Amino acid sequence: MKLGRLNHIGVAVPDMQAALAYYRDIMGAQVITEPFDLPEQGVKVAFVNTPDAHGEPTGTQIELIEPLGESSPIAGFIAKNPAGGQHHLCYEVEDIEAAREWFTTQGKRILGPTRIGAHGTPIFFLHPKDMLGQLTEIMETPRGGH
Ligand SMILES: CC[C@H](C(=O)O)C(=O)SCCNC(=O)CCNC(=O)[C@H](O)C(C)(C)COP(=O)(O)OP(=O)(O)OC[C@H]1O[C@@H](n2cnc3c(N)ncnc32)[C@H](O)[C@@H]1OP(=O)(O)O
Ligand SMILES: [Co+2]
Repeated sequence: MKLGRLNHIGVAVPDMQAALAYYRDIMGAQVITEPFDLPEQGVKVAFVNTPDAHGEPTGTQIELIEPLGESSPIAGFIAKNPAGGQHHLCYEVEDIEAAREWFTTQGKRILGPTRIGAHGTPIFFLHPKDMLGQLTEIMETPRGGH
């Protein structure tokens, strides 16, 4: 399997607007994608980006996720961590099916089916207990950039 770049760090938040204000006003990050709902994934999502020394956007993306709906997969996380917190890491791969095959042969538990993620490409998740305690998302690299 050919591992690509770290695409984003997922941060679970109880209040999306307060989190955007924090990243924009306290941290000087740029909101590159305003909040949008992913009902099929049970989350509201927004992306912020940390600029380089010249103020230009870099590829370092933070994905803010807020629970959406009663059955959100992050409702339990927020219940345990009411202030929110670092939730997952997302790595890019060239071929999502080859990656699924690889992790399966390595005995890593895959959480649910491959589905379309926030970047519009196929993703799947690996159980944190099999991944050094980190919930890990694998996403296929968007064609033509990130
Ligand atoms: C897809 C759109 C977007 C994108 O980038 O494209 C996203 O990334 S959306 C992200 C939200 N979606 C998901 O996270 C889907 C995958 N997640 C799951 O299936 C669940 O969250 C799961 C199974 C990882 C945890 O579910 P839940 O919290 O309900 O179960 P438990 O409380 O029983 O947890 C089991 C065990 O794992 C520990 N845990 C839970 N969440 C995390 C985490 N984020 N990082 C590390 N560890 C985690 C939890 O503490 C339990 O450990 P234990 O020692 O047994 O207490
Ligand atoms: Co993600």
